[in-house]
Amino acid sequence: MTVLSLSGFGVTLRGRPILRDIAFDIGGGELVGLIGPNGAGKTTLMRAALGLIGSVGHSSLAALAPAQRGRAVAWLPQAREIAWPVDVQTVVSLGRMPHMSTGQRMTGADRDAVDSALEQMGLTELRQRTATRLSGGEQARVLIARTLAQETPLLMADEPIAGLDPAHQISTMETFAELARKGRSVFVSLHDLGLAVRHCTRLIVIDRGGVVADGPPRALLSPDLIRKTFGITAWFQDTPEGLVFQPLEVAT
Ligand SMILES: Nc1ncnc2c1ncn2[C@@H]1O[C@H](COP(=O)(O)OP(=O)(O)OP(=O)(O)O)[C@@H](O)[C@H]1O
Repeated sequence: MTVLSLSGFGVTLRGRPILRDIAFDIGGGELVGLIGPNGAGKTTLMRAALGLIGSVGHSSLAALAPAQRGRAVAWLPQAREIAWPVDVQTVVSLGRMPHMSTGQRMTGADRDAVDSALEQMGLTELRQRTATRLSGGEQARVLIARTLAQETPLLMADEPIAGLDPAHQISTMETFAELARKGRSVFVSLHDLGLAVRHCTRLIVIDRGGVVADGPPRALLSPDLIRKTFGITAWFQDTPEGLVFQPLEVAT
């Protein structure tokens, strides 16, 4: 099952071409990391694919009516501020809205989805705390939990692990990997190449508005690609613990 299909896709902002000739499909069971340097176009790609900003070409998600889109994709934007002083479980419950009709109360299935999302993000003990009084990293986990509660075929998140401590970065990537193993799909932009390489089933590398590489991390990583795209040298090796990637120096 294809959960996102882009073809001939491009974005121009204020007369400047930002993305061009983007074409790829994301299928069921994939954990796809979108990587690339600052300004490459990662956020623009995700927002345009969702239909939040204008584009040319085809995006299967942008083509959906808003109500359908809310059941097709859960979106975690880069901005993480929670504006409402309500408890954590109420924020996470908002993820169920696309599944409810106006005025409808939460069903047992909705409550189960919320409980499961809270548990997956280690928030069960914080569920009655006021969300705005949590730390930045805790608030980020609440918003990830809200997207999990939405139980959509695709979860799309812009730098979801930025600002999380190492344990929560790893457990969040493991949660995404587990979703993918169960057949759902996750599309995340990441700056931590070590975690991207370790957990993603596939990486899409963008640079200056175009896709420069797309494939499984093992097949795709090369010193040349890392140097050309990110301007760094790195050490990477297949180990009994999996693929390990360590950035080393800024390339000269
Ligand atoms: N509203 C806008 N108007 C004009 N240019 C924009 C606008 N938003 C983004 N851009 C430009 O589009 C390019 C891509 O930005 P984008 O935020 O998509 O990059 P990114 O890969 O997500 O970067 P980062 O890793 O820094 O978050 C940048 O050159 C940016 O300056």
